Amino acid sequence: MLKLAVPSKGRLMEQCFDWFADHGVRLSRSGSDREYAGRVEGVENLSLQLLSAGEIPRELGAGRIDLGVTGTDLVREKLAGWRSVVTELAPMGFGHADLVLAVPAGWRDCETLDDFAAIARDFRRAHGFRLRIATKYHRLVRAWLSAHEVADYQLVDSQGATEGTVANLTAEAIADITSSGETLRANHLKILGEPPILQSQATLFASRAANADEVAALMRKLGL
Ligand SMILES: Nc1ncnc2c1ncn2[C@@H]1O[C@H](COP(=O)(O)OP(=O)(O)OP(=O)(O)O)[C@@H](O)[C@H]1O
Ligand SMILES: O=P(O)(O)OC[C@H]1O[C@H](OP(=O)(O)OP(=O)(O)O)[C@H](O)[C@@H]1O
Repeated sequence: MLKLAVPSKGRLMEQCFDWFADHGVRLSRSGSDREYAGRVEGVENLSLQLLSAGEIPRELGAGRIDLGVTGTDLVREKLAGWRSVVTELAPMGFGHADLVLAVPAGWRDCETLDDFAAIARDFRRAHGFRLRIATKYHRLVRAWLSAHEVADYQLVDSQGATEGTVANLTAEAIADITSSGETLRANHLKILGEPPILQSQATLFASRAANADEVAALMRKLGL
C-alpha cells in the first residue's frame, strides 16, 4: 500500500484533485470539509492523507509518506540534499510561482543585483548593522546570494505577510513567492535580478524510501 499526501486546502488541493482525475484516479475528502482523511477511487493500493503543503517535504524525507504533492520551492527549501531524499516524478502544471528578491520601488539607484550588493555594503557602514532581508526561504536565499557574491546582509525570519515588513520597518528588502505580482505592487516593492531565485510549481514527489516497484506500477496507471 502506497501512502499519498496532497495539500489540505485551497486551490492547490482542488487543482491536485483535478490533475489526478485527468489521470484516471479520483481523490476526495472522506468526510466533511474539515476532515483531513481522504478517499481514493480508480486504483488499488493507494491511500490518501491531506496535509499542510509545508509539511509534506518533511514527511517524504522521513519516509512516513511514499508520495506527496507540494511546491518545488518547499522541497528545495526544507530538505537539505533534496535529490538524495526524494525523486521528482511529475511537474503538474499548476501552482506556478517565482521566488524573488524585492526592494522598495523608490530605490531608484537599485536596479541590479550588483547595485544591491553595493547598497548592502554602504548600508552596513552607515547604520552599523547589516541590511535585513525578510523571508521564510532561508536556505534558498542564502545559497543564491552567496552564488551572486552578496555578503553584507542578514535574514529576518518572516512566515507570512512578508511584503509588509518593509513598511513596518523590520526589514529593508524581502525574498518571497510571487505569481501575479499584485502583493509586491500593493506594498510598493520591485523585483531585483533576472531570472528569479527559483521558479516553482506543484510537483508529484516520491520518497526515496518508497517501494520502487509499487511507485513504477502507479506511474504506469497514471499514464506517466
Ligand atoms: N500566490 C501564489 N500563487 C501560486 N502559488 C503559490 C502562491 N503562494 C504560494 N504558492 C505555492 O503554494 C505552495 C504552498 O504554499 P503555502 O506556504 O501557502 O503552504 P503552507 O503554508 O504549507 O500551507 P498551510 O497554511 O496549510 O501550512 C508553495 O509551494 C508555494 O510556492
Ligand atoms: O504575486 P501574488 O499573486 O500577489 O501572490 C503572492 C503572495 O501569495 C503568497 O501569500 P499567501 O497568500 O500564501 O499568504 P502568506 O503571506 O501567508 O504567505 C505569497 O507569500 C505572497 O504574499
